[in-house]
Amino acid sequence: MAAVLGVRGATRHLLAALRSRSPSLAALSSDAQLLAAEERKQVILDLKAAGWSELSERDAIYKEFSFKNFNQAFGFMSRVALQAEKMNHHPEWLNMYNKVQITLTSHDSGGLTKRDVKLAKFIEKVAASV
Ligand SMILES: C[C@H](O)[C@H](O)[C@H]1CNC2=NC(N)=NC(=O)C2=N1
Repeated sequence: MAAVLGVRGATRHLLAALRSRSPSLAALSSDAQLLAAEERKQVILDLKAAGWSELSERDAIYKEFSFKNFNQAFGFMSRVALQAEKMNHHPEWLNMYNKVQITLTSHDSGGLTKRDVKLAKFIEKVAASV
């Protein structure tokens, strides 16, 4: 297995297996840890200032992006998709013509983590450059 996956792949596989048995092991990687109260307060303030909101029904953040047309929206999504794949951290999203609605949360950890914050910051950078 390790030979096929490589060391990182094997580690990820092992962590995923552990996590599925015990949610308390969900935070074995530091940026997969749920955000602690103080850090979270500041992060949420910054994200809200950038137009993100907290979902009431679960621990996730949400923002709708509007572009000039479908081409720009899809170009934006392509760039975000490549980064998401690199990070192995994927958005929940919906595209309608020139609009892209994005929800970020860390499914493995059951809530908001640094990974969501990193991806949100990247998304902001891309949106600003479209
Ligand atoms: C098995 C795979 O590595 C995991 O399911 C990854 C993939 N992408 C992910 N994306 C997000 N947003 N949260 C996750 O917990 C997550 N986990």
